[in-house]
Amino acid sequence: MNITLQNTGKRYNREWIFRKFNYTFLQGNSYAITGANGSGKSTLLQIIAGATLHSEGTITRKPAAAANNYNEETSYQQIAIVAPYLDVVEEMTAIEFLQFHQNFKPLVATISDILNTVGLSKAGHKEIRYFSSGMKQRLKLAQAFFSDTTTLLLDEPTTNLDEAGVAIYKQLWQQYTHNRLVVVSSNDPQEYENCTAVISISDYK
Ligand SMILES: Nc1ncnc2c1ncn2[C@@H]1O[C@H](COP(=O)(O)OP(=O)(O)OP(=O)(O)O)[C@@H](O)[C@H]1O
Repeated sequence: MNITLQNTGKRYNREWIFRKFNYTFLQGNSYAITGANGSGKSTLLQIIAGATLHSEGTITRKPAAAANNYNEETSYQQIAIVAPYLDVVEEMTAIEFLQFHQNFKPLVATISDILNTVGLSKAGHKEIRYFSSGMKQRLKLAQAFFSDTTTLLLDEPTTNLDEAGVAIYKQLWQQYTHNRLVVVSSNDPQEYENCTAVISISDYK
């Protein structure tokens, strides 16, 4: 999917978070959105995802290749997102959670392979409420990277990860970002070291 923002701005109450954001995000490329704490990176990512409404300007999402059955409503099925504010279902086990997720977005590997890849094979039958914060983050990454979507949005993707978790993140990036649109909101260079473009939100104030 290609996503274009034209003169897009976001205001909370009287405060403009950013304005006149003009950019086209193209499938097959990866982009980092950087900026100080509170500068609006997460807000911009949520607007790109369609989870938050913008206050001015436009945003359009179009398939990268001609698609017969495309419409704006189904475009959300083409977006997978990882973000600290998006919660997993605590009452489910990891396996149940991935099975549940699969009803909305197909996964590109078996659940057992997915859990194995992110180092959670022994925790498949454990309820997520008993997961550590790093285990939860690994599950969130798994759910997004393994979703069969054209678009992958990552907000602070290595939050709570240990060294091995960061290595898994980099491996997922190598294997599962090919020909997708990837947008990372981050202040940590190792989270976006492979991005083809770096956008500073402070340029749109
Ligand atoms: N729902 C909301 N209502 C009012 N203000 C909000 C809301 N969400 C975010 N903000 C404000 O918008 C600004 C940008 O927040 P945002 O979370 O997008 O920043 P960020 O760059 O992702 O920060 P960080 O690096 O700390 O994660 C902040 O000033 C924040 O207080």
